[in-house]
Amino acid sequence: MWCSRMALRRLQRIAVTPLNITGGLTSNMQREMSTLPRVYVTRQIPPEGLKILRESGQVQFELWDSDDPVPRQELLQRVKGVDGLLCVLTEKIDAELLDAAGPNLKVLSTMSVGFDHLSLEELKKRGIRIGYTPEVLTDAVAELTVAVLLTTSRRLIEATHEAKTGGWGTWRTLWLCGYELANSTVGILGLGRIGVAIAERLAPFKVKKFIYTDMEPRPELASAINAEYVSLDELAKQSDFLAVCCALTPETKEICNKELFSKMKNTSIFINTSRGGVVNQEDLYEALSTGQIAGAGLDVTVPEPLPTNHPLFTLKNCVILPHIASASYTTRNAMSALAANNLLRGLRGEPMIKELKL
Ligand SMILES: O=CC(=O)O
Repeated sequence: MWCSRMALRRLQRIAVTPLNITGGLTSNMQREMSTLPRVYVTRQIPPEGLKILRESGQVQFELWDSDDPVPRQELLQRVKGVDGLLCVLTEKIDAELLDAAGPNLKVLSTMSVGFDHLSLEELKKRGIRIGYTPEVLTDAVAELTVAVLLTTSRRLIEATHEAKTGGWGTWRTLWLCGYELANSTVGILGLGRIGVAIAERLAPFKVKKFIYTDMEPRPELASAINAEYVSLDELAKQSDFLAVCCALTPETKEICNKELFSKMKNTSIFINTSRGGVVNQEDLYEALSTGQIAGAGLDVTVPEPLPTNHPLFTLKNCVILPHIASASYTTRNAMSALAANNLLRGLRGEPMIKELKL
């Protein structure tokens, strides 16, 4: 092989720029590069994943070298003729984008466990394989869910605000009281790996009972946490803490609405670390502002970012985080590595490590 592996790596490094600079290459080097599958990476992903792509010697990739999303028009241009695409959850992968990419595109790898940004129907129609990143983020998401649950139920944001701004007059008997996990019933809407991991972390807080609902009972997962299958109605009625862990699909869109909130206890805490679209936010605002439920902790909203003048931000009993559930260095690097490996395997025509089967 005329072009050594080292030279190829040098070329791949050079290609890593939104400007796609390839100056200084001999024509032979350029020819060698041009036989490799072309990949577009829509964001500056954590270093592990980039290292895997660079060192593979198997792809020529171009990167949107920024921490902010690539503008849509730029993306539509850049994907033209690519064989593979590595994206994050802010990119809408729909018919328009797939048409712009054209028929070479055979592999899509998303650095996310969620896939509501992908038009599965369009991908299936075109025979494009999909990689995603479940499991590697389970621990981080479960930890954050416990953190936001306790922050909301024990009113930590309100408390630090009072302490800092002079509201801390004296010790008072019922001031800033919240709700405790001991002896409580915790409900999980959508029991998967993340729901189980949350329950495992909450059990040592002396939770009395775990209940869950899903499309159907999931006895293998439920037995690990001794959780009882109930209807959505019962979940709403019995839960002292209700954690939403389901994927956003047409079936779960706005499943948390007026009807659900109206069945919840006025001492209940609602937690969502899945997708904002599973909640009707107007109904949630109503439930929180009228005292129908005690509090809500949200890591996800519609839209993201939620405008700073959104009514939910005016409520003391609503804790809102900017979609950070998987945001630990370890997890984001693991997601990036898995996304890169899924992509490379897909391009080689091998089974991906985590492939979404359509
Ligand atoms: O929300 C995060 C993800 O889908 O990975």
